[in-house]
Amino acid sequence: MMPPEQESSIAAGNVSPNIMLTNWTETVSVHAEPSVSSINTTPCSQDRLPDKQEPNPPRFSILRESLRPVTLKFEDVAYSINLSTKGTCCSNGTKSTKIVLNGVSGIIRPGELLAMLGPSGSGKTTLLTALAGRLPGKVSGTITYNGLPFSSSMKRKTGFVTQDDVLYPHLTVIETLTYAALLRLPKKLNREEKIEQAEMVIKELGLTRCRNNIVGGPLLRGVSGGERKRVSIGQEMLVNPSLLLLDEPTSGLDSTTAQRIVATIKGLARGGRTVITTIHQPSSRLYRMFDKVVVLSDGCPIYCGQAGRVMEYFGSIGYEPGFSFMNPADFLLDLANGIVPDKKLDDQLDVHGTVDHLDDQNSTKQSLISSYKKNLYPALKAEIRRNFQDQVLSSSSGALSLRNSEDQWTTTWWQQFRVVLRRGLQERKHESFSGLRIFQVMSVSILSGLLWWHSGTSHIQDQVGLLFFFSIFWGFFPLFNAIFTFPQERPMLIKERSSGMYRLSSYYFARIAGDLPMELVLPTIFVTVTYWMGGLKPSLITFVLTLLIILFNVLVSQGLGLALGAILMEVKQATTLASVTMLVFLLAGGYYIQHIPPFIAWLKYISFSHYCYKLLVGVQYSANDVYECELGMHCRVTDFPAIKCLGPDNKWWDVAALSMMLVGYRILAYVALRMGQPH
Ligand SMILES: Nc1ncnc2c1ncn2[C@@H]1O[C@H](COP(=O)(O)OP(=O)(O)OP(=O)(O)O)[C@@H](O)[C@H]1O
Repeated sequence: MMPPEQESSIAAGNVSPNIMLTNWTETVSVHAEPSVSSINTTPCSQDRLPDKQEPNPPRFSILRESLRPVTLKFEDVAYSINLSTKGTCCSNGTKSTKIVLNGVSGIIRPGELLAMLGPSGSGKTTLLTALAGRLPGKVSGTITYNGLPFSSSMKRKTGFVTQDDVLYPHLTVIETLTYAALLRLPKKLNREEKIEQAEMVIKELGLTRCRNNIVGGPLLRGVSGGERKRVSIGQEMLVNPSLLLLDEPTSGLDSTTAQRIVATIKGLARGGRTVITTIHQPSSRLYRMFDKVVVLSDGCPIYCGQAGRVMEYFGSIGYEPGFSFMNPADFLLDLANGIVPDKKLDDQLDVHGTVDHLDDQNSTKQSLISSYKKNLYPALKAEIRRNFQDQVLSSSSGALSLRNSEDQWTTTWWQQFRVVLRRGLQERKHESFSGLRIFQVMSVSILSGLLWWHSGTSHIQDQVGLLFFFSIFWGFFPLFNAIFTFPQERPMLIKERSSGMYRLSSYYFARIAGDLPMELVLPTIFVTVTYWMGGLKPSLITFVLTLLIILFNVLVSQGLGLALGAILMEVKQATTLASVTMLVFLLAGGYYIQHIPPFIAWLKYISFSHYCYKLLVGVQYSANDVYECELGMHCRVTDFPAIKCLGPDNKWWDVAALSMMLVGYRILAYVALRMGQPH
């Protein structure tokens, strides 16, 4: 537990600048005060004795120079979205525009913690995303960072903690932070220094005791919600961001944990960072930690300024809190909802529990918005403009410019590839080589081995059926595995790309390479078992060629799965399309139906299963093989109907067609990812 004096110190907003940050920054010291035993000893669980016993944690100076103070200004920010409603039986679909943000302005300097308050749906997340330079579409108004627009250099100085923790569930806390450090820290640090940095963050965020616990997720029990949130914050802290934006970092947490999180981010601000957070319903203790607040009501600002002056301001325009010890945050939320605090909410609900005074509420909101425009906006605008001029001067002298000559990427392509591959293998080994998967493949291979037990040309119908089954099964299985790849990774991909973590191509190749072990090992087991049980011609060369063809087919179908997933980015749609595709391949493949009408006979040429089947038949039978077509009569295998309908036997054309698909589907997947993801 935190000592009472520390609790009160935090509650009073007297958080030491040294909290968590002694090792993080040397360049800026804002509101410096002597250090107290602080939240960097916050336990992972409640009792974190071992960390307290550690003498002085080593000073970590690697990123000392990377913190550059950022003054963020936004003026008249507006954003709207086009909504289209679906038509119903009685009305046609309509298109309308929803204004999400309207005329929001503010200024925040290094060392300050700004909180965005407002009811649900008031536009807090949208504003935060706009300030992080991540909002798609056109944002009107001006947003500047030290007087300059958002740039890729600024992107790397910005930490963004999303409301939902986007983390790999099977990785442990230390693995998560180490991989992030390896990916995000600059080239000039060696591997050991990067790992050391991850260890520092673990200590400073009080995660030591759960460092080896898996992070977990909705379906997998891992660390607690507060710990998971700290891991998310830690990922951003690794790069020592100058601008840190957090979306609801306390949602779903108990008040003590919430307080620790806010104290953490307050400490980060005091170390010279510019910190902005959205927050839903802060307690008065939390509220006192904020330096500035922006209050939004239906996307419009009703207050922007010092947190400690809200009561004074609203009092001056005729809105007093109902009672003297009211939590300022509750007061602000009531106002943002149009509820005048001296009226009890109960009075504003009718007997049915619905709001009776919607008009009153709307007029209160309008009055607050007008008061803001009249009383606060002119001074704010003047301050923004004044600072803008100062900043243009100082940035032209080079003092605050963020446009520096840093390389665009922190690590080389190859390093990124290796880290992402290792992380992917570690994360997916639980899924790829799970007992269930092994059981699935072993049972199907043993079953097919038994069904085709020592079948030879005397049972040509069965044997050709086995080859066709191979081509379909090893198309179907990898196709459906691959479909999930990008839709499932989408949140991670968006987050990591928009934080400049890696190049898309290194991620893409690492992701594909990460799937290969499972994609290639399982069919190898399958073909080996079937061969061993006598389902294939007893010739080693036939076995090897059969295996190679199956692996080729696996890679092609995996490519199609990746492309479908990347294009649609939605598992349900992609699996539906894949099912239809595989059904077409199954029917048009030439085994079940040999007299396909000419106008759809071309379908087989787009089917990888068709080429695979043809190649398998080609290596299984030679032109001289015969089978018993009628009692006592032998015919050439090439005249067997299911083989004859396959068409001219030119294996190199089949190999060329499969090769084109192998490359083409992967290019398609890459292009779809490139076009669909933020840069
Ligand atoms: N892409 C979108 N499509 C449809 N509506 C959107 C979109 N983006 C934002 N909105 C709408 O804009 C409004 C503001 O959303 P936003 O997420 O910024 O609110 P918020 O204040 O952060 O809410 P909460 O506190 O519940 O997270 C909401 O009404 C939301 O439904």
